[in-house]
Amino acid sequence: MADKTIPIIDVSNIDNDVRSVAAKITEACATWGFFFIKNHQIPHDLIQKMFDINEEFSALPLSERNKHPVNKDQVGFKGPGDDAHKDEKSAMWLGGLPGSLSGNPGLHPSLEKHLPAIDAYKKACAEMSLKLLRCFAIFLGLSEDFFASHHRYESSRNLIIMLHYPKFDAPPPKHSARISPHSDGSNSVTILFQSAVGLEVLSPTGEWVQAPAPGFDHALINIGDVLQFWSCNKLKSTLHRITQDQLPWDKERYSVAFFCQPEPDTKLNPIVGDVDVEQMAVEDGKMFRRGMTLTEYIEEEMKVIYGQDFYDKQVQSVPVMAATS
Ligand SMILES: O=C(O)CCC(=O)C(=O)O
Ligand SMILES: [Fe+2]
Repeated sequence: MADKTIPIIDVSNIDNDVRSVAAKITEACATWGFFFIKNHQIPHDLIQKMFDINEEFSALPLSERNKHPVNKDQVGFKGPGDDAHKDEKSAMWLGGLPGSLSGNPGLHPSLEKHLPAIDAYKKACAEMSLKLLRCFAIFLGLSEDFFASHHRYESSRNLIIMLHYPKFDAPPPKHSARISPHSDGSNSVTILFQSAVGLEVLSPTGEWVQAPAPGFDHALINIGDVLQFWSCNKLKSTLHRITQDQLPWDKERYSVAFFCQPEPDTKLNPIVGDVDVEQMAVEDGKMFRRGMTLTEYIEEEMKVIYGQDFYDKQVQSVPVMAATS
């Protein structure tokens, strides 16, 4: 496998021969932590709809989008420069249990009408993720259901983030990254679609490699910190970034990321051996403790991204409700 090319894996057999797909994915997980899948099962019209919603929402004035900031339910907006790194991107977070977004204070009212499409997209991505999680379990010698049983759809607070990298009329005063180098945190699997290139991935040999943006036929998959921890580093959570060189200030870009999260009360423990927890302090001081729940980890992660006082500042968030339909 070439060191400078993100692997592409055909998953068309995933339903009838999961073991053969697991065998193909194995190397990509242990080396890159990033790979494209083709013949994924996420319908193109749903992906397109998410990009349409992203564009429509991003066209609203910033002052309007700012009225519903991100909250601890992982729902709401963060504009350019609002995170700890001052990244030149905006992000609309659509987290929570299936069916729970309606009426959340973080949800801009213009998005209410799109909730059926957003929920359908979340479900399609979750189903694909669960199939990949089966492959990972097989790779690690666990029972096929090991991860899937901790990611039951109705009980998991999966997260979609609609990202917009706006173009500017003039160089922004603080010439920050579009997205600073990071690994994905509280999730097991990320599924990404992009409107244009810009993303770079740290290769197994330590070079930044541009990820192609091959369209909706290929989904870009990467592993999150949680799964790296769980798998004792056997599945890699890899750094990625978007610099001003890759995406200059006069170019815009959209992407839609789905973050498949374990169920909130899942206890995170190394499962196939052990890890040095101190050494697992991944980027930005994100820290695992043996036995901590996913909810506890997310709380720490949100403080790292949005500041120590993130939780204290929260007025009141709606209770997270299970899907009723
Ligand atoms: O927009 C992209 O291509 C990457 C987004 C990303 O890495 C993230 O949201 O964690
Ligand atoms: Fe990321």
